[in-house]
Amino acid sequence: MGFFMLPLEEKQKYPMVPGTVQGYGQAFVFSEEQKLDWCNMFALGLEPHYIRNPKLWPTKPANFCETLEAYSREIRKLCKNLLKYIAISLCLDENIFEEMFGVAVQAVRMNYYPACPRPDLVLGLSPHSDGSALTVLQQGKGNSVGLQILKDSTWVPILPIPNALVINIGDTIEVLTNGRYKSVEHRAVTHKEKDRLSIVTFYAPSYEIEIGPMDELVNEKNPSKYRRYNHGEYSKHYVTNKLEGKKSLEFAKIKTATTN
Ligand SMILES: O=C(O)CCC(=O)C(=O)O
Ligand SMILES: [Fe+2]
Repeated sequence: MGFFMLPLEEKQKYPMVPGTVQGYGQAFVFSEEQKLDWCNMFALGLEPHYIRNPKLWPTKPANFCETLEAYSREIRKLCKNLLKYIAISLCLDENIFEEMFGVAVQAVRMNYYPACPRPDLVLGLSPHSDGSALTVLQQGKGNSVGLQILKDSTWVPILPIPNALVINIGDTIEVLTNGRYKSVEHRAVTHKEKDRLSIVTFYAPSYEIEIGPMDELVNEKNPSKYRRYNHGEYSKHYVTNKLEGKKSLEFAKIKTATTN
């Protein structure tokens, strides 16, 4: 929570410039008319190193950078392990994702949702699926319940469990597994009296690689649902469009021909 408690002028030393995705501010803002989400974000690219913008790494709180580095190293190990287990669950070679991903891209976004006098009028974060392969989400201790996932057309709250992380499947795993794993649509709601913090790590393949359903998961019974595309292009598409449910995945879907 430390960074968000700093005075505004301190936080504004690290601005998220429109058209970019790192720094302090609001992402996914594309028009003057858009109703904004009730959320302040602070986002940083972590790996590989060339995506880092050192000017955006804050000098306060004093231990911020080393804490983030240590945290990110552990989360990276976790993501690599989770991908192994996903591969095993699909009867694939356990290293298949690691070998395919190249030097994986890792970014962190801290979302701070202030208490909101009218939670009925505004969302904390609009419905979306993540563009990543995996997302690891940590909710602040004792915070209000904010995260909800869409299950059978109903928004289900994800109650924070002390010392537990929430793992979300992102669009990239949905595509790679040809829909065997589905990315989860989720949103954050605000609370009348309580603020909330979430620390979210996005883990994704290198921007250079080509993505598409894996050969092992495509057959006559399960034809390819998604086309092949460059992951960097998808990431760009994702961050230059507003959050709108699972709409970003339309980019990858093979459109079935209709007769009229
Ligand atoms: O704050 C949350 O629980 C949701 C955050 C989220 O979905 C995101 O940052 O992509
Ligand atoms: Fe998300």
